[in-house]
Parts: sequence; C-alpha cells; structure tokens
Amino acid sequence: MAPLTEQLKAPQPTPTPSRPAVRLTGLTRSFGARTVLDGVDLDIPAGQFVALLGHSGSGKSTLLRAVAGLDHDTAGSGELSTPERVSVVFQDSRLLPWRRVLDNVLLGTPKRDAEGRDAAGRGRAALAEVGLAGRENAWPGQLSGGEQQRAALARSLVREPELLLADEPFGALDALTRIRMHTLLRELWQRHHPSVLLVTHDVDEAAVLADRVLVLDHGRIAVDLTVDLPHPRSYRDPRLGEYRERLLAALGVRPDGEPAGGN
Ligand SMILES: Nc1ncnc2c1ncn2[C@@H]1O[C@H](COP(=O)(O)OP(=O)(O)OP(=O)(O)O)[C@@H](O)[C@H]1O
Repeated sequence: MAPLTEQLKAPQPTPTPSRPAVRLTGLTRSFGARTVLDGVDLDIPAGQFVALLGHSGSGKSTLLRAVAGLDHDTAGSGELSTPERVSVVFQDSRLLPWRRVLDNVLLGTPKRDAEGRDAAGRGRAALAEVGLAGRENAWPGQLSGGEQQRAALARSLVREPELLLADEPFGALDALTRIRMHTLLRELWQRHHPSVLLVTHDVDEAAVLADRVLVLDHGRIAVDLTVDLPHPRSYRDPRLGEYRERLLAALGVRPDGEPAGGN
C-alpha cells in the first residue's frame, strides 16, 4: 500500500466515460398498494461517488436493493443496467461468526482468479488496506464494530467491484470511528475508483464524501446536488457547511433544527 501522503497527493478521479456505470430508467417498486419508488431515472458515471439521502421510509434501501439485484420478490417495473462486478456493504458487517476473518473476506471467491492470482494473497492485501493486517486469523467476535466494518470493506474490495453499494455502512458506529471510516472509504475509492452508491442518514457524511448527493422524496429523486469541492474534505471547511445547509433544507429541516412539516 502506498503511504498515506502519496495517496493524498494522487490525482483526483476525473472519470468521463461515454456510458454510465449504472442506468435506472423508470424504476418503480411497490409493496402491496404502496408505491415506494415511482419511476426513478438515474445515471451514475463510472467512478462517481453518489450519496443517497431521504427521510426514513423514503425508499433508499429499496433503491439500493434494486440496484444490487436483491429484490427479485418485489413488484416493480423499469429498466436497470449495472456493471458486472458489484459489491454490497450493509450496516452490520454480516461476517460469519464461525469463520475466521480471512475466510470471511474470501467467502465465495475462487481460489485463483482469471489471471491466476491467489485469492488468499489478495484477501491479505485487502485486509492490510483496511488496516487489519495481522488479524487474518481472528474470529469476527474478537473484532470491534469498526474493525468488523473494515473487514466487510475488505471483503467487498477482494471482488474488485466496479460498483460499490453501501447501505448505511457506518450507521452503527460511534462518531469518531465513523469519521475514521469516512477517511478509509475515501482512500479506497480514490485508489480503486469504483462507482459508489452510499445510502446514509448523515448529511455531513454525504457532503464530505460524495461527488453528488441525491435526495429521495415521494418515490423520486427530488434533489440532485453536485458537491464541487476537492478531496480530501474537512468537516471544518465552511464551504462544506454551505452544502450541509442546502441538504438540510432539501430534507425539510429548518435552520432552528426543527423539521418543517416533514413528509
Ligand atoms: N419487504 C418489504 N415488505 C413490505 N414493505 C416494505 C418492505 N421493504 C420496505 N418496505 C417499505 O417500503 C418503504 C421504504 O423502505 P426502505 O427501507 O426502502 O426505506 P429507507 O428510506 O431505506 O428507510 P430507513 O432510512 O428508515 O432505512 C417503507 O415504508 C417500508 O416499510
């Protein structure tokens, strides 16, 4: 792994592909009589980091599950195109407690990839990238919550995803661990350049990480905001504060912190 200073000096990702990595056209999903997604159109260019905000129950996870292809039993219509290699990270790490950390990371990965590279070596490298070198033989129960999420990120990395889907991956972590995980996720994204769709409740998390923040409301993308700030971003940057204010307003939060009627 390159030293941190080198990674920070690395050029910013500036993907300009002709075809988007993800394309949703008229995506509709319903549960019984309730329409949760009501004709969502969305293109995500390769390498773009997109955060998805919205009130609880607005359909963020439903959208992410649809993109992940994890909703075959859900009624819906529309067209969806995604890259071949997609990884998903959830709020809980979903590590199998009876398998050691490295075995968890390698779960479902062939022993050798198409280029003949050894999976165990790639698993070790991925664990080192997320700061878990030396913990390969630990049991998941011996890791902290933050370390378990690091292992989950390593598991997603091993698949070399073109698209990383993350559903509130840091939602269960304490504030300081969450900030460290933001740094880690940004570094991994800058190094590997997958497209990212991150579902979050955290306006700061969205603004500090994403190129683009979407707000889902009444089954549609109500706001599509480009965050035009270089990486790495600081929580203390007043420009980030401006984006935060705009996103809070988009979510209907008044400057006094009260929700403005809600939806
Ligand atoms: N399997 C299901 N069966 C029935 N209703 C569902 C199912 N999954 C989700 N829903 C409903 O769809 C709506 C959207 O749920 P979803 O989990 O996508 O929202 P969300 O924006 O991710 O919410 P949160 O931020 O609270 O996680 C909710 O009203 C939820 O109750």
